[in-house]
Amino acid sequence: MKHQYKILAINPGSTSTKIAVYADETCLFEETIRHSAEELAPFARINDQYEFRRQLVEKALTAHNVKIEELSAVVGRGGPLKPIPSGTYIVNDTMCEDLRTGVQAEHASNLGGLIARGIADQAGIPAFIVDPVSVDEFEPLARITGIPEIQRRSLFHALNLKAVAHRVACDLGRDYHSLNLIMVHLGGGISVGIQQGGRMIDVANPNETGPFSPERAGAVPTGDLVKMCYSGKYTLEQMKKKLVGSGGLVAHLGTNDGREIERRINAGDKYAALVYEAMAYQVAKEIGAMATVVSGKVDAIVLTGGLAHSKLLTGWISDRVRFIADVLIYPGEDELKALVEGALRVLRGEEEAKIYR
Ligand SMILES: Nc1ncnc2c1ncn2[C@@H]1O[C@H](COP(=O)(O)OP(=O)(O)O)[C@@H](O)[C@H]1O
Ligand SMILES: CCCC(=O)OP(=O)(O)O
Repeated sequence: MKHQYKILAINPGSTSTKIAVYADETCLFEETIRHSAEELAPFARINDQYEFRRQLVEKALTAHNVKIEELSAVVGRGGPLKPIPSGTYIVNDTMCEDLRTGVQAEHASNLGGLIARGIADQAGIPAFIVDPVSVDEFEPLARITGIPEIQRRSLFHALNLKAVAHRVACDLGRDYHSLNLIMVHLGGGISVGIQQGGRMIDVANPNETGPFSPERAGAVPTGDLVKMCYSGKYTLEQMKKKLVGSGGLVAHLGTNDGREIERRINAGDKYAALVYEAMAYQVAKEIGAMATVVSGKVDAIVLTGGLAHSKLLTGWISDRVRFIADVLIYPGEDELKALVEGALRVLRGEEEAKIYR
């Protein structure tokens, strides 16, 4: 009989900590532990929430009758670490230090690796992270901009896009490393990237460029942006919020919810229809740009993330890009499952765990 692995996966977000325990690919339970603003208020820094969240995770394990000693490994979502290649990484001391200090940014996901290590150490089992947002597999060509002091950066929805790319390879019966895939995560932020031979060699960072999205501005005309910055009307924090958090659909329509926007469109709201289609138009244009990176040799265009549930949006995008390659739709995202799959690849010896330096 095949060996069975029991894995705890932890995905901390700004207002919740999602956890799941899997026996191989089977989910034994999944739970979202919510944290109210009052609960989090006493913590000055995200890192200060470590003990509070770890205890809640352990309490949830006890409530589901799972003992830490039964686990084979613990896997957490990795935060914005240093730029690193895709893969499953052992949470070592160097990584813990960078997660604690927030080497690229402070983000709740930095707690994922720390809590995983804290729990794993109690049972002497490995702690992993899988494909953090700072996965960087860019070719040198992709980094250059017209301002030498500014480089294009690889930040994207790596966990979901890499997991979905593995599923696509499996569904197509192809070797993962043999495919050229345009990968698109349609969520609160939108990542559009080109994966060649298993490496995401170029990607539009959802926080800085590419299409606008439910909560983010995407690429905007730089001259007007600079004028706005120096207009004296906005603080640095306000400008940052316009780009990430309050940009895109939120700025135009006051909501980040695709379903709400489709209700308005169905009720005859013409402006909502124009803005929603403009988002699809910009996604399609970015897909076209990514096709040029591999001289048009694209095996498939893959749409995933919450907004890939929308037939309206995926229809608009597909109409414009299916001349490039078949469009495959994998709606939603399942980051807990993606974490478990990454840990399983290492535990089963299909992939070697990487060391963060
Ligand atoms: N059936 C649906 N139709 C249209 N939009 C949807 C649907 N389901 C989810 N969404 C939208 O997907 C977005 C969230 O996607 P998700 O991948 O969960 O985001 P994130 O990357 O931020 O975790 C939201 O705009 C949500 O309204
Ligand atoms: C920074 C790239 C990944 C990203 O935007 O993640 P979230 O949508 O979860 O903030």
